[in-house]
Amino acid sequence: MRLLFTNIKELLQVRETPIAFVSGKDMAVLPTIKNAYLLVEDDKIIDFGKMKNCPTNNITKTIDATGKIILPTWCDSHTHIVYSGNRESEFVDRINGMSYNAIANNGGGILNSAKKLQNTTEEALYKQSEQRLKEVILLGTGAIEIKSGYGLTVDSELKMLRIIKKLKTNYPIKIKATFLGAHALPAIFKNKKEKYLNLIINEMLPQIAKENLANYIDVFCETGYFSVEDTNLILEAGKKYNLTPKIHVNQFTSIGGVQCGVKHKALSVDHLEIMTSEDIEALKNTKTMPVALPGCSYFLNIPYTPARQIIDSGLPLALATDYNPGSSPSGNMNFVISSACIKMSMTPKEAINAATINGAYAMGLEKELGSITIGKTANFILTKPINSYSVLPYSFGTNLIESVYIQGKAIK
Ligand SMILES: N=CN[C@@H](CCC(=O)O)C(=O)O
Ligand SMILES: [Zn+2]
Repeated sequence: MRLLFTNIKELLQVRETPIAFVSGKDMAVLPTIKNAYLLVEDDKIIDFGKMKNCPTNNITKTIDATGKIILPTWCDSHTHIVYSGNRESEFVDRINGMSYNAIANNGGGILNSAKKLQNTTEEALYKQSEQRLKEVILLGTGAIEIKSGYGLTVDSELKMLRIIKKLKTNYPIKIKATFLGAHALPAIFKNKKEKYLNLIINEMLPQIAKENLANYIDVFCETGYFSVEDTNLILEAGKKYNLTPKIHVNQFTSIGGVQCGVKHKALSVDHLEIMTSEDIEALKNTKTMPVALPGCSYFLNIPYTPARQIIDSGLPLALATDYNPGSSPSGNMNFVISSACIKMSMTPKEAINAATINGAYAMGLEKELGSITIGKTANFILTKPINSYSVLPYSFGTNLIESVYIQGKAIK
């Protein structure tokens, strides 16, 4: 099957030579071809270029994309979409003045979601999670990372990870699984943190490895959750099972989480709302991708990741949704790029780079996804007729996607 798109108003993120990620000033470079064609064979991109060189032979189907833009699907490298129910009552509590931390200290927050998840059957949880996955694919997401961390018992963490495994089998988008047993301390381990760390290290991890349920390991390294010392312990244990770290750091406080991630060669350090100059310095000349989650800053009314400082220091930056019930109940990457432009002063070019190739890198998928490159998987977004790609972040809240193609097939 050879599918040809013709008269594309602009084809974005074309990389003839594959790249791993873009950083610093290069984030402001978004290579495009105006009046372009794109040729797909089965699930792969096999050719693209200017319309004047458009192939005519051996084409199964042609789609005229006059007035429309094509770009790679979003790569959402940080989500928690396997969860049960919602936390809208906490949302109202926050509107009425309670803080996120006060809610968590009262048994709400992550522990509230853990209680709900523990009481939900695997089948029911799968259905809810599948619904969210379908929703984000229609919004243009073509690769996603999903974390555990709302189980917090051996059985429930395994339940979450088995659901992610099932989603991987049943859906055509690329999914990466992250084990986040150290998301919060369960109430029964209050004042017995070491016991919970032992449970993670000696019971959860071996079983997860045995069933091959995770690609990455995560810790919520934050004041009141897990210390740098705890994080070191867990990441060391994960290393024995070849689990690469991708960690939650600097959401509310800067306690050395970034440096800990760098020391353990984390693939990414995520959140980064509170960054010191030492934190930025620590990321220089490393392979660790900083990841910003503007949906969380928006929803919790906390500072936005200082994108300008990060990029202007020569570093790369990726953008992700953090889709979860407590701090970012939205998986809409289109809203994320809008927020990055509007609230973090990123340009549309920087935001698109951050949400495609850099997001792919933050999931170890930069060789398969994140750009229009020959040989890469044919996951792309076909927009409605629009004036320019800047309209994507500009028209926040408006869905400008006409179709989403995953492995060369239209989903929408
Ligand atoms: N910060 C830690 N974990 C999630 C939110 C957890 C929750 O409130 O349920 C996050 O990335 O924001
Ligand atoms: Zn998160």
